[in-house]
Amino acid sequence: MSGYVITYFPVRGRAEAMRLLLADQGAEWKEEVVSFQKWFAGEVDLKKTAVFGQLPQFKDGDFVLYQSNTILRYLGRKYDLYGSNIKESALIDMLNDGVEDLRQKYSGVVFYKREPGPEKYIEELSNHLGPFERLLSQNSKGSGFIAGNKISYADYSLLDVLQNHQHLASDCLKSFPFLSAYVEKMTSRPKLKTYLESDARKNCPIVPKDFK
Ligand SMILES: N[C@@H](CCC(=O)N[C@@H](CS)C(=O)NCC(=O)O)C(=O)O
Repeated sequence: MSGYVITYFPVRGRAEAMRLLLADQGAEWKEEVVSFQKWFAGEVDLKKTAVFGQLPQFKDGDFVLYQSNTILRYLGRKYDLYGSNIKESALIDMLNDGVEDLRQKYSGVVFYKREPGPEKYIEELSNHLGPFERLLSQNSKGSGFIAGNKISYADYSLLDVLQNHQHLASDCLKSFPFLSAYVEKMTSRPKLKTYLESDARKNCPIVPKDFK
C-alpha cells in the first residue's frame, strides 16, 4: 500500500487527472476531503500553511507537493509516463500546457462566469479542440496517445478535460472522430474503467452540488 494522500475539495477539479493516473497505474491513495464552506470561512489551517494557499495537496509519505501539474509530472517520472528522453519529455510538457490552457478556458466559463459564457463557448469549442484532434490524427493515424505511442501523464489531463467538456455539451466530440476514439480507448483501459465506474468517482461531481 502506497502512502499517497490527496487533499482536496469534494469535486473532480484539479485533483481528477492525478486520480485517473493513479487508478490506471494500479496505485491506491487516500482522500482527505475539505469542505468548501469551512475553507472559505477560514476554518481550515491548511489554507494558511499550503505553499500558495490553495489545493490540491498531494502527499507521498512525508513528501508534500502542491500545484496539480507539478504533481502530475512527479507521478509521470515515478511511473515512467514522461517520455524516454528530454525531447519527448518537452513534447509531453508542451501538450500538457495546451491542456492547461483549455482547462483554464473551461474553468473561466463554468466556474468564474467569464465571457463569452457557456453557449458561445460551446459554439466556438471546435477552435479549442481542433489542435488536439489534429495532433491525434497525425500521430500514427490515431493509434497513438497525445504524445507518441506510449501513454504519458498528459493523457490523464487531456482525458479529464475532455470529459468535463462532454459533461458541458454531451455531443461536443461528435465532429472529432480522433478525439472520440481517444476517449473510448482511454476509458476502456481496464483499471481506469474500474475507477470510472466506481461509486467514489460517480459521487464526485465536476461542479459542486450547491454551486451558483
Ligand atoms: N495552479 C494551482 C491552482 C490551484 C487552485 O486554483 N485551487 C483552487 C481549487 S481548484 C483553490 O484552492 N481554491 C481555494 C482558494 O483559492 O482559496 C494548481 O494547479 O494546483
